[in-house]
Amino acid sequence: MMACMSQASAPKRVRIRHFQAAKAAGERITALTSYDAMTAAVFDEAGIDVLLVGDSAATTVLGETSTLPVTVDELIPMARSVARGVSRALVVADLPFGSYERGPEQALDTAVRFMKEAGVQAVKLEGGVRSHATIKRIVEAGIPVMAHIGYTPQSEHGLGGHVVQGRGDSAERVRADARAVQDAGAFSVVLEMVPAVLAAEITRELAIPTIGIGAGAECDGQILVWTDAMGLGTGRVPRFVRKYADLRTTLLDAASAYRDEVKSGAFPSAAESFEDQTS
Ligand SMILES: Nc1nc(=O)c2c([nH]1)NC[C@@H]1CN(c3ccc(C(=O)N[C@@H](CCC(=O)O)C(=O)O)cc3)CN21
Ligand SMILES: CC(C)C(=O)C(=O)O
Ligand SMILES: [Mg+2]
Repeated sequence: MMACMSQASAPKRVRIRHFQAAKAAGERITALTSYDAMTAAVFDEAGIDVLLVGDSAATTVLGETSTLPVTVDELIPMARSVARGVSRALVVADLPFGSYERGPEQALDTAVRFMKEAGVQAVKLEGGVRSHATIKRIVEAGIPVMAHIGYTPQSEHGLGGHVVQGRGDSAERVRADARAVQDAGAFSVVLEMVPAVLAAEITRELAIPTIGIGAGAECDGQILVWTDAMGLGTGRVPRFVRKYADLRTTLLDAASAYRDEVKSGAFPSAAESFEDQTS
């Protein structure tokens, strides 16, 4: 978002007003997921604008097969780690499945927990028209909300799998969801797995920035799950992912080398050991 801005106007901390400014200036917003202080510090230094503590932690960190099992109590310590790890990026926490669907009051309680206990700057939740009152309630309490429409992974079973949303006649539904979250006061909206042409139209139609994942090149920003983008996944990655590194191979080679050197006695050397007397 700020790479092509002058140093003077580049923000010390990314804030939601910078999102509107970035959209107005046509500057792309960059986002990655993060689940710990180590990666958060690296992505922050790289100038990534937004770090999302996604409920994708379920599949990436916790080894589950979907996002459904992760709980608020599991996600809060990760979100706190990410918030501690950054000095510039805006940290957003996903509200996990089951922690907001009962209604605006349950959702606000959960959002407040993330603000108080994790120290994030915003929360994200899934759903458009169906989440309108919930988004409105949280925003009215002074908590910025990032919306998430199109393919919403917490509804995987209701949607019948990882299916592109908004093809053909269902485009109007996604458009209505986009208008609903903007009207409810969301400061930005994730568009997941929608046709590129539809995502471009929604991006032009909305005043708030769109952050795409599998939604083509014309969104106002892009987000990826960091372990997918950097090759630390185990299984298949979705086709919208581009691989920017092969960390799995890097780590495998390093762990194998360490193992071999311990087995052979090459590690540790004298320099990596202590003498009896200090000199
Ligand atoms: N590691 C990870 N990356 C993600 O992008 C991600 C998660 N986890 N968890 C939450 C959701 C689930 N998402 C997914 C998961 C799988 C596909 C997938 O397999 N897509 C197929 C097409 C659909 C199909 O044939 O099943 C593809 O080839 O892209 C897509 C999105 C996106 N989100
Ligand atoms: C993929 C992004 C948008 C997400 O919701 C997550 O990582 O949980
Ligand atoms: Mg999520």
